[in-house]
Amino acid sequence: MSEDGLDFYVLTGFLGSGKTTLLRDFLELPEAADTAVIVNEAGEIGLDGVVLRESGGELPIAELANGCVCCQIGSDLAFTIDRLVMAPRPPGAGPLRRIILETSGLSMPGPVLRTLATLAEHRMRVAVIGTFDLTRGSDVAEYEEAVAQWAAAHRIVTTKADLAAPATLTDAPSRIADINPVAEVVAIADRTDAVRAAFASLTVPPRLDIASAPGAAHPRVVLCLARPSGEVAYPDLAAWLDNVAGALGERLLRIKGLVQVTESPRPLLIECVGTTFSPPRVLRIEKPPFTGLVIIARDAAAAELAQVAPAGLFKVSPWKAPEASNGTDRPAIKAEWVA
Ligand SMILES: Nc1nc2c(ncn2[C@@H]2O[C@H](COP(=O)(O)OP(=O)(O)OP(=O)(O)O)[C@@H](O)[C@H]2O)c(=O)[nH]1
Repeated sequence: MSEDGLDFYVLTGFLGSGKTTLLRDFLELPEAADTAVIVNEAGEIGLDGVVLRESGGELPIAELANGCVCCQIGSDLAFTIDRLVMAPRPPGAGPLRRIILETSGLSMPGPVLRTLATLAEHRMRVAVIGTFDLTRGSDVAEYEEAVAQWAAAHRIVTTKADLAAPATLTDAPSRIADINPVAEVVAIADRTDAVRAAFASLTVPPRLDIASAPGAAHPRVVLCLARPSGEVAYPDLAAWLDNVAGALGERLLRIKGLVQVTESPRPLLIECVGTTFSPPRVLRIEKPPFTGLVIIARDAAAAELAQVAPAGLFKVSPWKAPEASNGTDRPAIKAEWVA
């Protein structure tokens, strides 16, 4: 395993949105040499594994074919990851640097992330990469799975640019922001550049772009902004997040944001996908231009979140762009992880 730990990408996206093709194109690049792939197809015939073997050459490719990765095979996934990480590398090969799990088009990302959270010993940096099919756009938002996949994504990559009008690609970031304003968007016409950006290393400090106000989000998906009412002590923050997860349960799709707590001069990055929280991380920046949490949920309302205990810790309102944004020049918080 790499001294720096492994990047683990959960490649998600709706049925037929271009996941296998994106992965296949990546595996043909020289930088994919130190990659292992896990493919999951719910009740299918292992076709993706066959397609990827064509491109992946000697790369380790494991198939999880006995059910949907999100519902049935948590322990199989953990076992497969253990096996890939522990396997001796072929003579002359570098250390394993990344594992890509291609999930089935109907997988919900939350349970997968919960399984990954049990594998802390592998020191994996985990990110969800979602595909956004430009030929269908947000039309598939009527499917609960598609919305959950986009909401969970740390990075959303547009696909099928060659089949779509150029304006579709240009508009994609704002359409994606309607559903997930905290995801990094890869909307690049050049296919090779797009493929590289899709699987760019997770050691690069994450961008916390706060997109301009979304337009017509999916009617059942609510975006809220929780701003601290005053000073926030860490135990209160932890209790509040716990209670949000408890109150919303499966309706909670994503939380991402920065909170300044009294115990630290630097802000904490807070993130969850579904009700699975990543450990809060202290960032290097001291004065972030924006603090607050973006909450994406289904069938919920700001008023419901406003009642979460400790009451009054956050002011919760329907999402609108933070004051620092003028709509064209987005405030990019360049964050660096504290080791
Ligand atoms: N022209 C073009 N076709 C694409 C592109 N990406 C995917 N396709 C086609 O779209 C169809 C579905 O692509 P896949 O990559 O199999 O999609 P998927 O998300 O893996 O599909 P599932 O595994 O069924 O969920 C295939 O016929 C691909 O050839 C693209 O960038 N350009």
